[in-house]
Amino acid sequence: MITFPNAKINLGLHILGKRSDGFHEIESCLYPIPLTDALEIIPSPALTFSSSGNAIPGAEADNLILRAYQLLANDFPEVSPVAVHLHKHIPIGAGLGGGSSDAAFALQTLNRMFDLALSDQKLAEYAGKLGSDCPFFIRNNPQLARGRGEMLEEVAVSLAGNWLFLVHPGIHVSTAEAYAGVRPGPATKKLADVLANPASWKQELVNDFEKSIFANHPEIARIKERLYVAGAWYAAMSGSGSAVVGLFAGEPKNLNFPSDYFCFSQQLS
Ligand SMILES: C[C@](O)(CO)[C@H](O)COP(=O)(O)OP(=O)(O)OC[C@H]1O[C@@H](n2ccc(N)nc2=O)[C@H](O)[C@@H]1O
Ligand SMILES: Nc1ncnc2c1ncn2[C@@H]1O[C@H](COP(=O)(O)OP(=O)(O)OP(=O)(O)O)[C@@H](O)[C@H]1O
Repeated sequence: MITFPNAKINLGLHILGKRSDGFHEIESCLYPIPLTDALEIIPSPALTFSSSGNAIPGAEADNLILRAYQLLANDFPEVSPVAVHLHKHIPIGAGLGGGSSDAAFALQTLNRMFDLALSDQKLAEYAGKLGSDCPFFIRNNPQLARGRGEMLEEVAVSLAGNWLFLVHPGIHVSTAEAYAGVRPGPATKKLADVLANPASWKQELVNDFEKSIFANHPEIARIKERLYVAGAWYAAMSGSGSAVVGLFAGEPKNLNFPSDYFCFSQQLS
């Protein structure tokens, strides 16, 4: 079975407090975008994993897809070995949730392949064991995320018709380090209220990671400025970075970023 796990962007991200379990209490709108990996999972005599495209750092056994497989194989004897191939296209360490999406799509594929009949709720619980962003990709529609990111609520935000321009300068930001660099505090406005008024986004829809990440990497701040100069009506870093996204009413033109930057542009539907 082949699926196409997609990336997400964060529309606003408040880091409200640090918890005793080491995670942070957050509030963010997670929004799916049509930038995808390709993931093939087929029955096989033995469990195997291969990948192509962008190199994935870390040990193969730590790949979130294999960890998703192990979670279900431990609980369900009918889960037999599979061969997995991942074509990695979503930039890694970019704040786009690519690894989390691969894991959530793997859970869904295995659920179907082995007739496990797990509900979305149950799949989201498994996803929560793999990462804070992972449960979002089970429903994969615009959602407000709270808690450490696993408490989800659908939200009526649509970017349909807009052009998305995404830039990743190749700077790998570790999520744990990004959280460690932020001093948490209360939000000045309710995220749901700001989201309801796109005209206010440029002033009020804030990603709390930007301050510290921009101070350490001024190049990322310059990308955001260039997107505004090119006519974006909203631009922000996604998640813990370093990808930056701009939203445009029409097709963005004359955005000549260096050739070693990853750029992705598409009209959203
Ligand atoms: C930045 C976001 O992408 C916003 O959507 C997410 O909060 C990150 O989610 P994620 O990549 O799935 O992160 P996880 O794999 O769960 O956690 C990685 C590390 O980030 C930190 N972390 C993550 C989520 C959270 N709410 N608070 C944290 O402090 C912790 O140090 C954790 O060890
Ligand atoms: N299938 C996978 N794809 C990408 N990275 C993976 C995968 N499985 C495990 N990882 C590990 O996860 C790390 C980063 O994952 P990911 O691409 O989700 O980061 P991110 O874009 O910063 O996401 P987030 O928005 O969740 O912070 C990598 O350094 C890699 O070691």
